[in-house]
Amino acid sequence: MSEILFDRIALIGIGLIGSSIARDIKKFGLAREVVISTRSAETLNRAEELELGTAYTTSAAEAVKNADLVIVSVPVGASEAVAQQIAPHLKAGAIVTDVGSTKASVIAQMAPHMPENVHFIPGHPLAGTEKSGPDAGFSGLFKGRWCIFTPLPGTDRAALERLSSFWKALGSMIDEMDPQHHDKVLAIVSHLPHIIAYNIVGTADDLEAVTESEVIKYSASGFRDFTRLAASDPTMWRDVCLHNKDAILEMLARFSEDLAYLQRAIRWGEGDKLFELFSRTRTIRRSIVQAGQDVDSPDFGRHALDK
Ligand SMILES: NC(=O)C1=CN([C@@H]2O[C@H](COP(=O)(O)OP(=O)(O)OC[C@H]3O[C@@H](n4cnc5c(N)ncnc54)[C@H](O)[C@@H]3O)[C@@H](O)[C@H]2O)C=CC1
Ligand SMILES: O=C(O)C(=O)Cc1ccc(O)cc1
Repeated sequence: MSEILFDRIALIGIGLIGSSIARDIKKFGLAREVVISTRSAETLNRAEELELGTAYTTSAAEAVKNADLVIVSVPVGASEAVAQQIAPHLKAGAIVTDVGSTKASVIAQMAPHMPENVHFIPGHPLAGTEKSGPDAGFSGLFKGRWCIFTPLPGTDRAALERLSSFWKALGSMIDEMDPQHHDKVLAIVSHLPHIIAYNIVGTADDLEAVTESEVIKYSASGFRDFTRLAASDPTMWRDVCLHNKDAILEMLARFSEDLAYLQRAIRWGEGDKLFELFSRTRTIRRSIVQAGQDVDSPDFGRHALDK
């Protein structure tokens, strides 16, 4: 089934995503050595306690020496600092990838530092939770989920194939996109939902004083879903907002226009408009469920596993 795909893998950053990758590498035996590096000694110690790798260092430069695959899993705002640290120490022919939620900014931060003799292939697994840190990761996170690559022009196809094989071994489905397109699509399907969640939970929190805790006491499942997203890591989401600024502002402008339309329809009692919109959005949910992309469904990820 699984086989060794890389002799040595370096994982830079060992939070939710890095540690989930580490757990799958170990489970499926995809590498002989896994060197783990992260900034804080405390997190590194925890990674060692969890036996996520075979070697541990707080030096990213040290970690990438002799690595055939380097996976950078840090908040997107830290990409340039990491690229600067690792660049002089990368092995010729190594594949360097990342998992960042935004792509144009990560490319702008990392590509200029990458030596010509390495393959830099930006990536983004569309899988995660609201939790963070090495304890939050788990094996199987990427199963049945998309991993999007945004390769630079002239990327070596063989290197891309090797990286695809790695993500497929984790159960992911692969897609390729232009980085700007990626950032627009993700702005609407991922970044805006998080921003809306942070906002609505913030509004409710402000109301708490008025309602004397009734917001929490009576929170129905709709509000609870928002609180899960709004519990996501503040550093990560600050960086996403700052590093996908244009696409997010564009989507927020459209969102505000549509909200004004809804507001107007409610004010003027235009039930037909409300009914038309609510019917249209209902079909979107149904098509997601039908496409087997509903994470709540027992069949979720089945098609990828069958491969
Ligand atoms: N959390 C999620 O659901 C998903 C996150 N991503 C992306 O994956 C990346 C990592 O996210 P998570 O694993 O969730 O975060 P996390 O907070 O769980 O882990 C981040 C890791 O990066 C390290 N780190 C933080 N700042 C650093 C710096 N300046 N230099 C070096 N290392 C640093 C931390 O010590 C930690 O090991 C982010 O770019 C995020 O956008 C992608 C898909 C899903
Ligand atoms: O927790 C959730 O619902 C998520 O949406 C997780 C997530 C967060 C950021 C990404 O770039 C991809 C996935």
